[in-house]
Amino acid sequence: MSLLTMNHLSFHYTGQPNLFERLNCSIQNGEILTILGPNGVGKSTLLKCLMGLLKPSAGTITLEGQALTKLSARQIAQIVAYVPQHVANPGSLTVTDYLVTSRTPYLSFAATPREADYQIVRDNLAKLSLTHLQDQPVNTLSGGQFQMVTIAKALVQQPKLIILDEPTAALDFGRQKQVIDLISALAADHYAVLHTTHNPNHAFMLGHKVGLFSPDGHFETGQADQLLTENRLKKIYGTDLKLIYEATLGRYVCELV
Ligand SMILES: Nc1ncnc2c1ncn2[C@@H]1O[C@H](COP(=O)(O)OP(=O)(O)OP(=O)(O)O)[C@@H](O)[C@H]1O
Repeated sequence: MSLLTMNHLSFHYTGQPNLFERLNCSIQNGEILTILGPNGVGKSTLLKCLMGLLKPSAGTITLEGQALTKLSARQIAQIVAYVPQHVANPGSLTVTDYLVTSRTPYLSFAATPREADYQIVRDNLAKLSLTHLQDQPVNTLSGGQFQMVTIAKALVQQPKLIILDEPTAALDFGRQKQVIDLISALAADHYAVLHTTHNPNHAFMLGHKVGLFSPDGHFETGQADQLLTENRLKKIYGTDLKLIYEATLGRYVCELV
């Protein structure tokens, strides 16, 4: 059974044409789904549908075989963690206090976090090399530091599926590599990871499944090496580019020309 299944999914904003139509896709434990497509095509909208934040105009979404609409927010939060593209900065909370709020789906009503919850926070800060920020107020972090902290917050939730909307958008080269490596490590650890990116190289680096939006909203899935051809990428992004096989890396590299 797939962890997450999208079946004939369509969506349009009120008074607007469909952004996507009859979209089918699934993701299993241990799998990475990289979603690529031009600006404004509907990637973030699809992710919001998967989180139950927007209601599809047609089709169904199932989580572990159960209709998303039948699950409570708490049940969904125990399976899926979502990091949106724009996360509201929570103000003067410390990084530790901000992260421990992700333990809420596991706490009974009005209970305070336990030592074990703080340990999960410390473990995940260490995993992302963020321990030095643990006592810093979140509203004093740089854009890139805050983006890393939002990813740590998703891990603290201990979900089975992590959905990340452009997780590398604000990150320097080194941190981008760290996040791509983290996504690989999470998949090796049997998490499912669904993420969006504007960099086709991320899909080649990860080497898993890709979901590709065309400018007209058409959605195709396939393995990175097979789906992401030079012609397809040129059409998707409306620009000239080259795919070069880099033997030392053992993968394709996409370069703008
Ligand atoms: N609340 C809304 N009401 C109406 N239209 C919206 C709303 N939110 C987004 N849109 C429109 O829906 C389309 C898809 O937006 P979405 O944010 O899903 O695109 P995206 O593929 O994630 O884009 P980007 O790569 O630029 O982040 C865009 O044309 C956007 O202007």
